[in-house]
Amino acid sequence: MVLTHLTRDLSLLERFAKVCDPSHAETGAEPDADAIRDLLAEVLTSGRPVDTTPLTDALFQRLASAYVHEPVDEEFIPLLLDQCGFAKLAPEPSHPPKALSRQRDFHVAVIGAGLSGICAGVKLGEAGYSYRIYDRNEDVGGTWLTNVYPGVGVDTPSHFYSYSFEVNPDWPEFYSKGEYVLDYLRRCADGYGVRDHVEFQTEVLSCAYDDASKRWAVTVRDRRGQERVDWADAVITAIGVFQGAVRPDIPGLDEFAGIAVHTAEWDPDLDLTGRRVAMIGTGASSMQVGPAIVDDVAQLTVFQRSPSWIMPRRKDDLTVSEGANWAMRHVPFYGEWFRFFTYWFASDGNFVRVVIDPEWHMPEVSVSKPSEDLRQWLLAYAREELADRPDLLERVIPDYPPFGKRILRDSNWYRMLRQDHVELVTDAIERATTGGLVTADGREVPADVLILATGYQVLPMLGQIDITGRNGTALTDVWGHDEPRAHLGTTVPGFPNLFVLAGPNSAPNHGAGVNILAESQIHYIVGCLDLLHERGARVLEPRQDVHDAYNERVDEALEGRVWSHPSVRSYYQNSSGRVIVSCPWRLVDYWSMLRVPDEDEYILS
Ligand SMILES: Cc1cc2nc3c(=O)[nH]c(=O)nc-3n(C[C@H](O)[C@H](O)[C@H](O)COP(=O)(O)OP(=O)(O)OC[C@H]3O[C@@H](n4cnc5c(N)ncnc54)[C@H](O)[C@@H]3O)c2cc1C
Repeated sequence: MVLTHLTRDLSLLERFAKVCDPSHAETGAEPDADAIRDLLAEVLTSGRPVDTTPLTDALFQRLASAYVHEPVDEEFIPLLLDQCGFAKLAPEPSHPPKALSRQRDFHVAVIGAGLSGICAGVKLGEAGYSYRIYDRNEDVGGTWLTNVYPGVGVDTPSHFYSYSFEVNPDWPEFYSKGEYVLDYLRRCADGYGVRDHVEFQTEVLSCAYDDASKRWAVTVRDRRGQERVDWADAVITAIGVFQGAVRPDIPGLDEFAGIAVHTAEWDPDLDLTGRRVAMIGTGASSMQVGPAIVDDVAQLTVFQRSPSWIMPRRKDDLTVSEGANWAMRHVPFYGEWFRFFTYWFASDGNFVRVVIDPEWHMPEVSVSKPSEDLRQWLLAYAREELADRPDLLERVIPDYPPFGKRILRDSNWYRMLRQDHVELVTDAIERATTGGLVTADGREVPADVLILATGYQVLPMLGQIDITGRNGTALTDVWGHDEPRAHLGTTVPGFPNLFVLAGPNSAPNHGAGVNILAESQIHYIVGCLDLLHERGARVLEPRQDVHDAYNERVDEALEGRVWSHPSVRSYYQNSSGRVIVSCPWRLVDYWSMLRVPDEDEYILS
């Protein structure tokens, strides 16, 4: 792709078609690969000028389709150019600063300095807005600062899970560990000057809209424990979806005499060597911790309530080779093209697997033919990995369709379960004792350490922050305990200039990562702020009828998605079972909705 991109010689696509054809993956298109390398080296070192002007949409589409060996439809092109890093190479920034001096007087409060809050800072700064970010932690990074359990890392491929405006050439693994994500976020916060805008160890307690001044009073408690009120013209909440550890409700847990640690509160000094460890939970964190500690511990007993679907490992070694890293750093567009490839196979291609086919003949286990094909593929992998352990196999197969809950990436989970000193227990835990756990059938499992891999609090979506809008209406009165609703997942009627990142029904649970969500929503928010300035207004809020109609569409679409399947209970749902986290549309649809705010949908004043 790079060679064709730089030379614009389309005959190369025909000549080297084999390298992109998956049917040649095994037999190898190595001779072609060598020839391409030689040609590219020639092009890059000959001293002749190469063509680095932006590709036309048509040319990009042609190259992209050749690369992934399937048609890339026209509707995806703007998203791909934006999200795969090509947009930053365009001469015009996406939001060129306009009327800078007026925007500087307009101050935005951002709550949270994780992946989303840093992105908000970068984009607000670029657009010329004044902003301050508050974070109760002592550093940037959010999730990736606080989660330090063994094996912590991404499930979304690293070469996509990053900002499109800062494509990272240095990922050590295709699914990198948390510390590298944190390093990357720190570098971005420093490189884009965001850190200077962050007030650390400062918790936002409340945000109250003042009708008279059309501003927000943001009450914070700073690092010295002092409360004060800061004023802002707009508030962006970037507090993430996960709001802290959920501890299991096990009678007697407090009496356990050993160490009980939640994965979200891990002590890096905890030494598990030779210990008997009981781990509760088999979700995303457990699946990372277990294989990371299994070789150190004397005994590992895993308590499972419900199993997860597991995506096969593509290969044992997922380290990025030195050569590939060199190419990412030095070869123009290599990183961008690789990001495109990574995104393509981890995003909307999955959507067909979450859509319920009402005619499907085996709705208890899958939701459509593509869903069943996926289920069979995942089953085949489990059978292969556990061929000699039918006892385990029958207990690790979920009874809900794939994608009902997050599909987890295999970091050697099945291989871990097969080990002699590992036991999978599916009986319910009845209570804890000073020395371990007792199951419902009265069996006592002794343990020195309990690992609580029991997940995170997702609700209420705006955490503990007390938010009041126009006329003193509390957000909790509108949303109740767990009924969050927003227009396009970000704006709420009655709460002018309040923007919720990762808000209701906006998570892309069929693919890609939170990074695309954050970037898309922030792009939209900056568009809203620009609209205010263009119209000489101070605040905007969505029309109630527009908000309601949007939410009706959300509900209608969700009825046809796997997350609403009767067999699924997940953190995507609220206490009444309504899906409140997942976005019911393809990424390309949601991304497109967020490109330009529609003035008719808002009340400006
Ligand atoms: C172990 C783990 C693995 C994950 N892997 C993936 C993955 O592979 N792909 C993916 O897409 N997502 C993944 N996620 C989800 C992940 O949380 C998001 O991708 C992303 O990091 C969220 O960033 P954020 O900035 O929105 O929220 P967070 O990272 O949660 O940051 C929120 C910040 O807000 C601050 N804050 C909250 N309330 C207040 C307050 N009242 N006052 C001041 N500060 C406040 C917090 O201190 C925190 O720093 C994973 C999550 C976990 C826990």
